[in-house]
Amino acid sequence: MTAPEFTPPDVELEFSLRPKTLNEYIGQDKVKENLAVYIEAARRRGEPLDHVLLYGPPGLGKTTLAGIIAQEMGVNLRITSGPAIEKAGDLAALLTNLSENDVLFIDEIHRLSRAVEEVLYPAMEDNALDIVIGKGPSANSIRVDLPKFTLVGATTRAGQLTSPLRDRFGIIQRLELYPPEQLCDIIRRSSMLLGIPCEYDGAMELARRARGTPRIANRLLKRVRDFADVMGDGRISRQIACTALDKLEIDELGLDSLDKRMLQMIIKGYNGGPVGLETLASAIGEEAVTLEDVCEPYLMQLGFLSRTPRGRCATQLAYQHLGIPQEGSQDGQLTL
Ligand SMILES: Nc1ncnc2c1ncn2[C@@H]1O[C@H](COP(=O)(O)OP(=O)(O)OP(=O)(O)O)[C@@H](O)[C@H]1O
Ligand SMILES: [Mg+2]
Repeated sequence: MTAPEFTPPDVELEFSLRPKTLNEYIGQDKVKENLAVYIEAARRRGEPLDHVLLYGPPGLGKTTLAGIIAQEMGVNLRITSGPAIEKAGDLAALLTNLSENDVLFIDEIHRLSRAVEEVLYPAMEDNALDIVIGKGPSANSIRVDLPKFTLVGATTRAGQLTSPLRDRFGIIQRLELYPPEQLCDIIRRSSMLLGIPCEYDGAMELARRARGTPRIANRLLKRVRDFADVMGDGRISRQIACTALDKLEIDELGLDSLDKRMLQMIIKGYNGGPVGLETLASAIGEEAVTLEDVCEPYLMQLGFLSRTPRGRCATQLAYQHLGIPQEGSQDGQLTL
């Protein structure tokens, strides 16, 4: 992989907004409380933290938490990702270069190849690398000791992890979508760091439309700032937030045009479902993984979508929100 020649401003900004300590990290209280105990215990014993698996939808703070874990443990953080480790040797090189107690962060860990994954098993369990020399019946394997380390794995899809890999994580934590009050705190923190004047009502309006996701909240803040600068006096008030978000085609519940296309296709193209994910994805010209990772967690949380063994269905609430009358019902209301 070649290093990018410049860092796009949004990436730089995302980096600067990342909380660096558990105290700065807003929300996910259960995860934070548990991690604080595990980190404190490991520090007292002078041992590395047990391996940690973080899973949940994109943009909820997995990468951020990995950085915080390293920071709180007072060790180095090495960052890589499943698709970036092509060969078993690449991972072996990474592992042998770690210092004692370091954190190795593997993003998208469900995308590791089988061969690479097998190198991880003894590394996670026994801090060792098994190197095979030669081929066939005369092949020999020698064991090389590795420094003790903590593997932090992140994935949006824990279900795709093989069970031998999942079983080797001592700490497994799921990140949840954030309630609007916490997103509001995150937006207010970001606006302070960026020096954007932001009223409480303005922040709350953004928070309600950020689909439970800090990354989206921060992105909306930046876009709405543009509108506030050009159309107003630079302050983000509720009114400016509403105007800007309407122009961005983000509705009052945070649904964007892709969410709406997905629901409309289920309703109008497939009579409300059930329809298989792949069929649905090709009907609207999107990748199935995008629908599954990005749209579905939020639509399900809103109660707009249900997943059945036969496929996806739009719920009565979805019909109501889109203002589409439901067949077999009177004036759009389903008679129960
Ligand atoms: N709890 C939090 N408090 C404050 N800011 C947060 C929090 N969680 C995430 N963020 C912000 O959201 C942005 C996205 O977080 P992060 O990159 O850690 O998400 P992720 O779960 O790793 O996403 P992906 O699955 O796409 O890799 C960060 O820049 C950070 O500023
Ligand atoms: Mg990440």
